[in-house]
Amino acid sequence: MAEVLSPDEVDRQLGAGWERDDDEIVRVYEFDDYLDGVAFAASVGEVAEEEFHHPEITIRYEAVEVRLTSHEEGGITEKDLRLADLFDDEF
Ligand SMILES: C[C@H](O)[C@H](O)[C@H]1CNC2=NC(N)=NC(=O)C2=N1
Repeated sequence: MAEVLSPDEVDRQLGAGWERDDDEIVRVYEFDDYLDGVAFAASVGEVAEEEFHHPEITIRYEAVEVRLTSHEEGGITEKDLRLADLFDDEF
């Protein structure tokens, strides 16, 4: 089981556009077109299923919010940081 990272460690490793929110990391991706956001959310879902580590995805008009935490571990782990990088590659 991955270890829960300290807030400072998370902040040190967070990629651009990501923020720590309590025991989650979050990024809001913005789009010019609603359906581009829908397609992005689907690609995030594909990556999550491949990695078997699943975010909370909220699709809004021209924006998609992605939240990650490691439920089993009860906090933010390297798995969340790695998935964040993989999701950024889809953007
Ligand atoms: C049984 C448990 O739900 C699974 O092992 C996986 C599924 N996807 C998951 N996703 C996330 N974000 N955290 C988990 O702990 C997790 N666990």
